[in-house]
Amino acid sequence: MASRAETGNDQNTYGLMTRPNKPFMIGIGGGTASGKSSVCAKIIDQLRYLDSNGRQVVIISQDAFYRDLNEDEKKKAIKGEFNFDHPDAFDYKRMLQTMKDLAASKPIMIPKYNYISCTKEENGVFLEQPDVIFVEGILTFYFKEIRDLFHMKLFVDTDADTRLARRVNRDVLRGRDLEHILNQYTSLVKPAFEEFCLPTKKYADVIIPRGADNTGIYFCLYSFASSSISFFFFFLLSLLFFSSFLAFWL
Ligand SMILES: [N-]=[N+]=N[C@@H]1[C@H](O)[C@@H](CO)O[C@H]1n1ccc(=O)[nH]c1=O
Repeated sequence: MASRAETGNDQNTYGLMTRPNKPFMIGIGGGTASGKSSVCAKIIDQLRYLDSNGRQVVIISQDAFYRDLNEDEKKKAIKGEFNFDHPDAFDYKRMLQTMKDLAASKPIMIPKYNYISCTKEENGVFLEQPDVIFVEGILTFYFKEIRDLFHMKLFVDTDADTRLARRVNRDVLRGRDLEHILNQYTSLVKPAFEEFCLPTKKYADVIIPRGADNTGIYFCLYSFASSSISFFFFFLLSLLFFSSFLAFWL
């Protein structure tokens, strides 16, 4: 794959193989435990295989931008009574500024969220000019100024019962008891999904039913790629041929 064109003029070549020295930003939305992280990982894994230039591809979780809680909110959070699925739970301004810095190829530190203590660790992940950035979260597309920064928006559309089953398994591993998990889901998570997350599906360029279990994801992206050429879709197009080639030979 050709490396980025270093052109003498102030315009980069916008063909398949080159693009401005700005990251390609992809938003992944969807309900809790819908498979957002798995879809990102699956695409990144394939991209890593295809990209001989070793471009840096990173995943950022919107959870890294949960705002700091006061003492009362922390007590509610420990009891499963704080609504982490409401837009107000996020530090919107910090997330927007971080996204703008990323879009401008500025090096930034992404905090790391601790689900046990419900706090952020500032010394998280340092990113320096990644080429492709996935941002995944339940409300990735809720805030317009953030939504407008994405070059591509995917929504992972997984059945609520499947998501609940996954979430129970995941939260038990985070040390929560079943009653806490189910009460929180029915009273906070499910209503917030229907009020704040599900309506953002209309902003998606590609809707992925069943998340990472959906092997046809590349076919959906292939049909989208045929209408808008960019180096990222070129990869997915190659991925489609590569996977069908494998399917033929295996
Ligand atoms: N509770 N709750 N729901 C949110 C949301 O559904 C999901 C977002 O990734 O993470 C969950 N979440 C967030 C912070 C936290 O400390 N614990 C937690 O379970």
